Amino acid sequence: MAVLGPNRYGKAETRVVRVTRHGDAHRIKDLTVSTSLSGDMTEVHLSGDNSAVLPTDTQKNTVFAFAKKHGVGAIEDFALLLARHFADSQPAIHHARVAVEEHAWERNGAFGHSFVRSGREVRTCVAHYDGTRSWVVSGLRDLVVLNTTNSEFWGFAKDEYTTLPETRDRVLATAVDAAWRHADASQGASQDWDKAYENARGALLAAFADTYSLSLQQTLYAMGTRVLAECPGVCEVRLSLPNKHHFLVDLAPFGLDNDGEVFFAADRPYGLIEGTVLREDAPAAGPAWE
Ligand SMILES: O=c1[nH]c(=O)c2[nH]c(=O)[nH]c2[nH]1
Repeated sequence: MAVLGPNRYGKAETRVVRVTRHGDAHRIKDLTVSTSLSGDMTEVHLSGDNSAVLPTDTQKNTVFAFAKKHGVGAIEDFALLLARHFADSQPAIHHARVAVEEHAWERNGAFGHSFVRSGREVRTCVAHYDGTRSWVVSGLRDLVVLNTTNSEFWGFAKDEYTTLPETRDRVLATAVDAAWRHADASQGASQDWDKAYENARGALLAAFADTYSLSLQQTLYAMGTRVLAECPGVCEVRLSLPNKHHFLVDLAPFGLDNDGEVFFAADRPYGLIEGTVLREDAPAAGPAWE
């Protein structure tokens, strides 16, 4: 006998660009929004009764309508607004999850209307709302960083398949994928999300740069710890760090030495170092990471 397990449904990756016009000085917010709702959804799965289902098409339309009506400030505020709307306005919806990614643009010269897609990372957030409480995880991905020295890797376990030479000086590079959980979003407190974002981003970058690294694992822990130290509202940090290997090229066949000057930047395979750093007294995560 089968039973219906956990389920949710929504519209994934609605692409919305909101232009705000102040005379000739325009502003743009470029987002990818994914909504996901859950609640009394047994009948739609078991008998095809759609009466509890707010169509995913409506969810997409709501994203566009809210961008117009409310504007788009910090992505966390936009995500919470949508999540609260869905769970508060539909009796059958008991939980809403809204994930937002923000793609950065910069001004193209002095023109108020012209933009160039920025090489910056993608800013992310996921908000949950269950009709009473809210949870917010903020983050970023594709923050690509590289240190040309101050990185070693030696003293590792070895077996009959180990060929990796020990190194006392290597390039360390990664594309940071980080997410941090806010402790107090459950109270629904309004926050300066943009300031919190810049603090966390700055902490990640500073720790990557100024940690003398004996492994990417050690750097990961330093980065997570730094975010907790600099961001009092954050209680947990999750990091996923691909080790973007840079191999010194052997130039001896060409009669050339290579004193840390020419590297082969391999794209795969790559080491993948992942970990969580959290406060000892971090409140329970609830659905925050789902
Ligand atoms: O910082 C590193 N951590 C590892 O676990 C590892 N493994 C490896 O081959 N190179 C590295 N570098």
